[in-house]
Amino acid sequence: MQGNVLIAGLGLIGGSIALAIKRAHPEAWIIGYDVANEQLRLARSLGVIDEIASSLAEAAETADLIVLAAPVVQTEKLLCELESVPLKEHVIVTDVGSTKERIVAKARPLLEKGVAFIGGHPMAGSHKSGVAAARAHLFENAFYILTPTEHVSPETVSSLKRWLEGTKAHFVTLTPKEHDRIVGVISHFPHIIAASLVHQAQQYEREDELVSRLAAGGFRDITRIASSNPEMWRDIFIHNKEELLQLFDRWLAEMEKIRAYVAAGDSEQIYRYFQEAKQFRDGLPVRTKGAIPSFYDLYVDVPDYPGVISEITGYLAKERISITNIRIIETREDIYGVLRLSFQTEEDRQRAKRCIETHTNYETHVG
Ligand SMILES: NC(=O)C1=CN([C@@H]2O[C@H](COP(=O)(O)OP(=O)(O)OC[C@H]3O[C@@H](n4cnc5c(N)ncnc54)[C@H](O)[C@@H]3O)[C@@H](O)[C@H]2O)C=CC1
Ligand SMILES: O=C(O)C(=O)Cc1ccc(O)cc1
Repeated sequence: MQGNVLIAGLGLIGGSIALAIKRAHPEAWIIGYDVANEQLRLARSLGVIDEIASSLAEAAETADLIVLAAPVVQTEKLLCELESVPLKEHVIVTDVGSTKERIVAKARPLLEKGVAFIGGHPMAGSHKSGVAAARAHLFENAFYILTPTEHVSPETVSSLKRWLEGTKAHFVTLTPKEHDRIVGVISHFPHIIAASLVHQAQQYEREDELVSRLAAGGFRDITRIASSNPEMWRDIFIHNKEELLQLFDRWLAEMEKIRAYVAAGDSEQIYRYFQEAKQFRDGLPVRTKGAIPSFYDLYVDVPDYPGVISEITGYLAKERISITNIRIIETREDIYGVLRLSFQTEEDRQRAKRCIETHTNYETHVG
């Protein structure tokens, strides 16, 4: 697609969206705006943007697509600023913020003026920030939530999806409220748990400095997201307050329940608690990442020891099952990794599944 794209907020997500748009639409002209000049200069020198905006208003006037990619409280301010800008008649405005209700509410004056605003949230990222960490493939195979209102036509939503097709994400439509409830559970609240575990370790560290030295393994993994950008997470907690307060209450009740089992030494209930959690966790779909398409992929939970790949490829070779790609895609816990094996046909995938299940006790999943 041709046209001017303005990205306001050129960090990890804004930069990755810019790269993904350029990948699918090399003829698009990408203009960057940010309050941080060094991010803009870096974005320009890395080729993430074609031009640095002299001001938000000036760049917005010429844009066919505007992507707001600042922390969510700043996104509200940007939406207010856009209200007084004479935008192009067919411009599409979207955002990438982790919350949706407050942002979509803030976009109402624009919507009522006939500007097509569509809330968006690519459900992938990392604990890193800044444009230097931006990647075109960041959102591949991830869900990309859109929260269009009744003001916006289905054709305009399709047009936004076409602009964003280089993300290779899967678009899902939700209401802003549904979005904030679900994302509160699976993304926002886990961040507070990770941060609270780190605070707890820090307090124990004051009593015994061995704590942080011994925290090097599993503790680092389960608290990785506590290294995320504090400004971004502060804003998310300001925005999604109501859902998060409910989650705090339910979490405290959950802790009381498991605490009581532990206090009573109730081994049956403690076992069941872990077993039910394992069952649900093991049944969660695995998300694939990276540039390789996910057709006929088989995922194998494998112990993390040298030689495990040759063990598996050996069994498959004996049965003459050809693999088109093999990759460790994720280290799940301390000792397990997920191996992704790609096949050319569904038949090969099913044969491989049976073969691995016959020769090993590793768990396999098809998606
Ligand atoms: N980091 C992640 O994994 C994900 C983040 N998000 C959302 O994406 C948005 C951006 O997050 P990141 O790219 O991770 O943050 P980041 O810190 O890498 O980049 C944010 C950029 O916005 C700029 N900025 C701040 N206020 C601004 C303003 N008023 N006008 C213009 N630019 C402004 C900052 O200078 C910075 O360059 C946030 O709303 C966040 O909730 C969504 C999905 C994943
Ligand atoms: O680093 C991680 O695993 C994340 O959780 C990334 C992330 C952060 C914020 C979002 O709204 C969506 C994804």
